[in-house]
Amino acid sequence: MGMDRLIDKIIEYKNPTVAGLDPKLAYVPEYIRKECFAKYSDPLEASAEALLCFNRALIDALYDIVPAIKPQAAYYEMYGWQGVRALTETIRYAKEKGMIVMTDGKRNDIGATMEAYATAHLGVTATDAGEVSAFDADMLTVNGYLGTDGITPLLNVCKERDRGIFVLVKTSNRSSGELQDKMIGSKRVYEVMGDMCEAWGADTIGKYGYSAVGAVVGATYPEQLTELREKLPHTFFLVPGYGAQGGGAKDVCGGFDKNGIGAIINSSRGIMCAYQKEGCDEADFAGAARREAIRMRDDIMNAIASR
Ligand SMILES: O=C(O)c1cc(=O)[nH]c(=O)n1[C@@H]1O[C@H](COP(=O)(O)O)[C@@H](O)[C@H]1O
Repeated sequence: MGMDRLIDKIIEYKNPTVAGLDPKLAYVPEYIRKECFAKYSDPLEASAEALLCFNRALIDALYDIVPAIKPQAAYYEMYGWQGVRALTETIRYAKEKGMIVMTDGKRNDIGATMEAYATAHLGVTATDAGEVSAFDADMLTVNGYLGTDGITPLLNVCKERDRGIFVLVKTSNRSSGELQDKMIGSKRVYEVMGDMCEAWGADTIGKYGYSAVGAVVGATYPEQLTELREKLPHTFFLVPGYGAQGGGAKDVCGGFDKNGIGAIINSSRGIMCAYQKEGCDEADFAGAARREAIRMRDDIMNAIASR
């Protein structure tokens, strides 16, 4: 219930981080791309195969130290149905390795359509030959802007299948304040959305005190992260913006509660492209990702310990 499965894994690995798998062809080492383009004549199929090889190697290098992956759907949709197949295979592979999968889809729609999104990503789809899971992720990022109608269908699936969601509350991007920092009465829009997360999650609270309804709060806004941690005691945070967007370990500390839980920090390009930054042989891309994941884990754990 709630975020328990994710938090169990974070505690087991002593690692509150998630590896974002947002693969672009340009991030995939050339030798993999060459092999895939020699094998498949359809450029989308060749690209999708390259992404999948890249992802599988990254998962192999990370699954015993990093609790979760966060594939961003856009990077797969960009390669058409073949890309979506690569997403499906990536999810399956990570789950086989025991990782928690947080699909980043930022989905939102009205009731019936949101039910379809919930079914697709977290639930089981009814077919004439019985129910089957389509993507089968553990968690999904969503936009709560359409209100309760858009969230209720997700809550039903979360309760039935022990899944979770992360609602956008204070996003990491530069212009997030244009709307999210506006006042509604005496509160900021992001505070109102945070309060809604607390209310939506109220009857899904798990053993660590966190509900199945988490919130996305960017590492690039450390003050708001600290403020929201205090105001939203039952809402677990997904914190993107570490690394490539400039967020550091000190910035994310405020997202953790007094027990050192309450948040998971994402890095996508920082981990996927570690080999480019390190300047090592591209054949060692997975090794470089692992070294960066360990560095990031230690960086954050040390910062939490010395608060
Ligand atoms: O929901 C998200 O994950 C998200 C929310 C947000 O406020 N900012 C943000 O960067 N993200 C996602 O987090 C990832 C960040 O990637 P890097 O900047 O490469 O680490 C991307 O997949 C973004 O889409």
